[in-house]
Amino acid sequence: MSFSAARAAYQRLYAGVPSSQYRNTGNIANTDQSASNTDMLLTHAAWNVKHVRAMEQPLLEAGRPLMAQAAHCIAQSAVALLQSRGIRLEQARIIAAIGGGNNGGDGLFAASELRTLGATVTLVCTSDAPHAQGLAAAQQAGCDCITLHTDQDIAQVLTTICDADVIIDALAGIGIKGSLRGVTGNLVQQLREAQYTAQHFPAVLAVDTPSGVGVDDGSCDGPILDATLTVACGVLKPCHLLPPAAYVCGDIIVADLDFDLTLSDPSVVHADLVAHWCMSPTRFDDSKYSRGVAGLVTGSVAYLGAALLSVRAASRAGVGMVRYCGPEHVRAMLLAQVPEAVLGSGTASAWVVGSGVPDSRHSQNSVGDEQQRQAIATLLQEYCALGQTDHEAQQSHTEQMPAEQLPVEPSYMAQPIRPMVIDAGALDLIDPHTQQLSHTIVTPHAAECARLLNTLQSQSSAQLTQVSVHDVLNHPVASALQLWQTTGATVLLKGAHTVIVGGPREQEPTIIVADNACSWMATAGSGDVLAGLTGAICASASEWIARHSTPEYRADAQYAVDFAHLMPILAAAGAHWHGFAGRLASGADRSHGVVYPPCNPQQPQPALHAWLRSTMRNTGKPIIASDIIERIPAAMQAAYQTA
Ligand SMILES: NC(=O)C1=CN([C@@H]2O[C@H](COP(=O)(O)OP(=O)(O)OC[C@H]3O[C@@H](n4cnc5c(N)ncnc54)[C@H](O)[C@@H]3O)[C@@H](O)[C@H]2O)[C@@H](O)CC1
Ligand SMILES: Nc1ncnc2c1ncn2[C@@H]1O[C@H](COP(=O)(O)OP(=O)(O)O)[C@@H](O)[C@H]1O
Repeated sequence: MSFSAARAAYQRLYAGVPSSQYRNTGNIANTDQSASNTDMLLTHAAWNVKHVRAMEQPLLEAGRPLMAQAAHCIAQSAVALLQSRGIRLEQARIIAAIGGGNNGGDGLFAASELRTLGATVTLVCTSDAPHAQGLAAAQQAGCDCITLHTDQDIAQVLTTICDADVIIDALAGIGIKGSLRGVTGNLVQQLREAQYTAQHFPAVLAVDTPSGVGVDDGSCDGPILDATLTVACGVLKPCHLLPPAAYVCGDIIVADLDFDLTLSDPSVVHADLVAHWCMSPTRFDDSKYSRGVAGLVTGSVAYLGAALLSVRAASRAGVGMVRYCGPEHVRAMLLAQVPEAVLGSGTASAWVVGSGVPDSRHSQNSVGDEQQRQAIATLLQEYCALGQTDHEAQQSHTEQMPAEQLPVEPSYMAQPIRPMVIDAGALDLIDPHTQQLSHTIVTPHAAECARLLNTLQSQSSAQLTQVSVHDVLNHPVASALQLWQTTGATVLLKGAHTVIVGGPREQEPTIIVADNACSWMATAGSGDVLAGLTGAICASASEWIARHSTPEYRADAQYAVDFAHLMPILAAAGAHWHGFAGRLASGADRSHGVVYPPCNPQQPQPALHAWLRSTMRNTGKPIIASDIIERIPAAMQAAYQTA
């Protein structure tokens, strides 16, 4: 990802204001510090395989015993895992499943250490030529060794493996090509069946990655064992953060091998690392306009609740004003519930469109609903006209709707850039031919993403293969990247882990994962809340930047590029605080994928087993979308305090 470019852009956009002028002095001053903080990066950023190899190289050339250090962390983690389950080392039965590469080497040295500490360790090798020194060390320590060649061999050891306390999965790591094949694939396939059906199945400790995951894209296309714990060697890889692979990593410990993290930008980052960048500070001399106005064209006669939810969420998220445009009937209801909302067309610092507006398939041809769709279509066209220098093009775009019916005052569409969140029923109004959406965030769930990709591609090119919901769920990053490429919009692909892809199309994409939601948040209206919240974050940021950047900078092409870099960060903040607010409302702990502080091979972590013991996590209580809204202020307050 263009992490450095995004950070530089953020700094330029937020530059130039003396800290004495705003109250929350933390956020800008701490940005560099928190981003360069090694532990924060080790637990919140991931690097592609080619970057990992480049980081390993200088250390290997300097003679650093990386494999021995990684193996020590793996062995210590296995000890902690056993302790957390109340199993004494001398009684522990460990299976080390060993492949033919260095990943197997890590597993063999870890097996050797565990055997020396007193555990019973059996090596199950799927290669005739496992790491030679590792094998020698493990056998010398007293590990038994079985090599598998055929399905019959697998059948003979299956019960022994399933009866063990821990399986160390060291079959393949970052050197994997495709999904698991041959005897390795068959072994994992059979173990996976047992993992899903047997009453007892061992805890699984994955070495570096659960064998079989797509390391760089987080795909899970073949057989893979669900890990209880994954020890990532050196740094996190994208598969540790990206769905669906992140769902099979269990909890994660990074074995800190002293990689130089400055050698390359991370490929994927966690939303926690960047969300606080765009917390616009409050100023003592703020007015309701300077804090940002969120404009919403949401809800419809058919889906009235979405208007209420999106407006209520936006008005809880720190803006100075919320403006609502929509059918008469909806406005009346809204006013009764949110008297703070201002009704009717006017100016806004950012727009949210489409939540609860029927798409073309569900539109009942009610006058109000059609008006909503037309207003959004016009707003989108206005946006595109922004990117054009030709005044006539701008004129022709606004001709479609009488000015008094436009939700936005046309003059206000001029610079500075105003971001827009395009949700639900507005997604099918996007026209990839005419629209430059680099300052918008589209927020599809998997089904909407598949539909949108199919529509946009059928309109634009020779692409013929239909994308299914299943395709998007299995390859969310690839799908989001495709949507970003096609539209130029920042893509916020909703799910248990929400994936954000964005940034200027000519550059490396910025890829961010927000994973702090809890599954109680999969509830009707939750997405409307997210849209309102994200729009409000955009409004505050946009107003702050507009007020603190010079007119010369705003007229500069660099400003538009910088803003495009900021869009995925704004989207990440929305998803991150949405998840946080939902978890506060539910009381749920993070269910899985907790990344623990890095494990330094020189100083093994005594507290690790205590953390692991907390696998009995609070699953929280059921919530409704309104509960998320109530906790938005608390989530934002916590974020301000820790920034
Ligand atoms: N270079 C080093 O000294 C370090 C290496 N480390 C470990 O080394 C690993 C990378 O090692 P390698 O590059 O040797 O690669 P791996 O060991 O990850 O993978 C290569 C092995 O997997 C098999 N394999 C590949 N694709 C397969 C498929 N689709 N189905 C079945 N088998 C398949 C290959 O035949 C080979 O045996 C890392 O993941 C990490 O565990 C870490 O310990 C850090 C230090
Ligand atoms: N299993 C899950 N765990 C956590 N969050 C989830 C899960 N499934 C969905 N979500 C979140 O819930 C929200 C649902 O949005 P959406 O499907 O648009 O709902 P609606 O249209 O009813 O408002 C999204 O923010 C999504 O990321």
